[in-house]
Amino acid sequence: MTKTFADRVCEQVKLKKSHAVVGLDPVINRIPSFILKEAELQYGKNPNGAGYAFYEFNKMIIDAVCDKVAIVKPQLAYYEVYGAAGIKAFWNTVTYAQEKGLLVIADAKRGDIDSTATAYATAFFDELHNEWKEQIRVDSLTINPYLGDDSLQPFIDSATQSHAGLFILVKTSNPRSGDIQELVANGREVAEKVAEMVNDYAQQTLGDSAYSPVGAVVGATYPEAQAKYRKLMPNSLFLVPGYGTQGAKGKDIVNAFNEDGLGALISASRSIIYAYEQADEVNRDSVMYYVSNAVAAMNEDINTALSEVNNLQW
Ligand SMILES: O=c1ccn([C@@H]2O[C@H](COP(=O)(O)O)[C@@H](O)[C@H]2O)c(=O)[nH]1
Repeated sequence: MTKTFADRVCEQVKLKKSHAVVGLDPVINRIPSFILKEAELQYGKNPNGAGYAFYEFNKMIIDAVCDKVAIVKPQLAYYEVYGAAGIKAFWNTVTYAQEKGLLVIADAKRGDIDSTATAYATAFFDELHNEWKEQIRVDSLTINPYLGDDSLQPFIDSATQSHAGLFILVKTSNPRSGDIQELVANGREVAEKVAEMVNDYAQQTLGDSAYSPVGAVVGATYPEAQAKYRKLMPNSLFLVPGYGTQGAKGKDIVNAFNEDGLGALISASRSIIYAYEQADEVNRDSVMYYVSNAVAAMNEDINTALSEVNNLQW
């Protein structure tokens, strides 16, 4: 029987002893200069050169982290900057990461009316039912719930059929996330209403697993909110961005976990992929060394914080 996304996550998290997700958010002026030189030589300073540079950089990051983490999370926006060449770099990165045994969360924050939501779900998940489409898919996708239940259902149907996962935005990590998410309507916050919807979807899709394919985004920068949302969505995996550059540390994310020591995937992008900028000399070896050390330190920080709270030994 095909394993669900949640089962694959739990299995890989235990195997790698890591709750970390490495965000692949490439920005052209932060790519190592030896990669940029090669890109310019081969393609010139143009979108094809940028796409080449992104893919070469991502492969290096993936090689550095694939033994230490279970999941990577490319953020589509960074790739869309370079049009078709950027999108090609995104999908090539997805394939490379999956070949290296990693699960891929596409951070695309999609959401639209049901017909368009179906097209989005087909783009990211469905590799079998459209022979015009390339046979490639991500393992999970972030979703914006602002359009309501009928906009979410196509994603839930497609993810369930494809054994993929979803992370629906509940409480985001940014400073002004409360502007809308904490508005009170009918006696509760908007984000609490979304959490209730996520939990309903989770209960409907639970199967034999303790965790549903329908998860939630809950920011690392709001430790108290994590505790509240953990109670509201006990069977959902949380994607927890905001670790590292946005300020959160290991001690700030422990509330996002369940008592089984699972349930939260802590995401960091810039603090990991640009760790190589500390190197005196930048080459493939030093990029690999600094990035690999940064992710090992993140694992250690999270696992230590968890062991102090619930005495879980990894
Ligand atoms: O609430 C959210 C949802 C998504 N993100 C995304 O995560 C990364 C964070 O990057 P860092 O460099 O680790 O700060 C980025 O892709 C965001 O779009 C988030 O930060 N908060």
